[in-house]
Amino acid sequence: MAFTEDTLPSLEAWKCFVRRLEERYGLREVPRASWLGAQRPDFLSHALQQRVAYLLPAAVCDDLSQKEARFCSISDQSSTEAKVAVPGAIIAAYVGRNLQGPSGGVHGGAIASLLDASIGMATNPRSDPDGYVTAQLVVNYRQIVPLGSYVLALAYVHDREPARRKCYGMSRLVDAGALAQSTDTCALQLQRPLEAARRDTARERVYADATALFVRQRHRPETHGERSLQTAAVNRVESVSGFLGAQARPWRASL
Ligand SMILES: CCCCCCCC(=O)SCCNC(=O)CCNC(=O)[C@H](O)C(C)(C)COP(=O)(O)OP(=O)(O)OC[C@H]1O[C@@H](n2cnc3c(N)ncnc32)[C@H](O)[C@@H]1OP(=O)(O)O
Repeated sequence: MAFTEDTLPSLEAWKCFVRRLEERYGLREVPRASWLGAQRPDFLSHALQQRVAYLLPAAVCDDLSQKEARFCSISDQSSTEAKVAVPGAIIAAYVGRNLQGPSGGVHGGAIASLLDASIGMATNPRSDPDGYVTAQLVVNYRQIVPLGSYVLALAYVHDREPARRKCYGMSRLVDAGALAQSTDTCALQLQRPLEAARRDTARERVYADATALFVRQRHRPETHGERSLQTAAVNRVESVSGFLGAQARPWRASL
């Protein structure tokens, strides 16, 4: 999909989405951004005001150099805080018919991927996006996720053993209801544990939950300079939207 103004979410749509998240999950408790990546500079100022640490619309870009340029232009602004660990994350996504598993329901592999990706984002700080990898993922499938749903994966890190390179996280996949219907697939990294991820609320339908063990890699396939950090951040969000087939759904700009 080409990366054009038409495929970008409008700033108003993002404001609306973040406001709804704040209302539902008390994100106003989240401190100022540690790092933020976005496709347009106007997202940056808004998200910093909103104290959201990481806000990435999953618009798909054709051209790597174009992507890098966009990320370079904004990532420096919070580099001093970039080393802060990120203990919470939210992924908002649309799961469509291309993910069919049981009749009328979403495939369990796609559900596991979303849960895994959200815990991975909560586990890995911006400064080291590939540091921790999934060693173990245990998924409880509680209800069929209807095809064509909007879902939220709410993740947090509950235990970290730096000396032993281990990190434990959890995530819940809940029905987003009306909350995410005006956004494309997106991910937010948070600086504090997401309280809402720890508990069920009566307002939410919980489709699945997962616990995971992430282990810090001893040997990396490559050394990450700033350039590849940015590339990794872009690729990561694209991988989420890619495995969800998000490009198959036209962006809805109306609120
Ligand atoms: C959208 C993107 C979001 C970003 C997140 C991406 C998440 C992913 O999808 S990652 C991709 C899937 N995962 C992988 O490919 C990982 C492949 N596996 C590996 O690389 C290695 O096995 C790795 C790094 C996990 C562990 O290897 P290694 O460094 O040799 O571990 P090792 O030293 O033996 O063990 C370290 C500790 O972890 C424990 N451990 C390792 N693997 C496991 C496991 N599978 N189950 C339980 N415990 C384990 C060990 O028991 C040990 O514990 P302790 O310190 O208490 O003795």
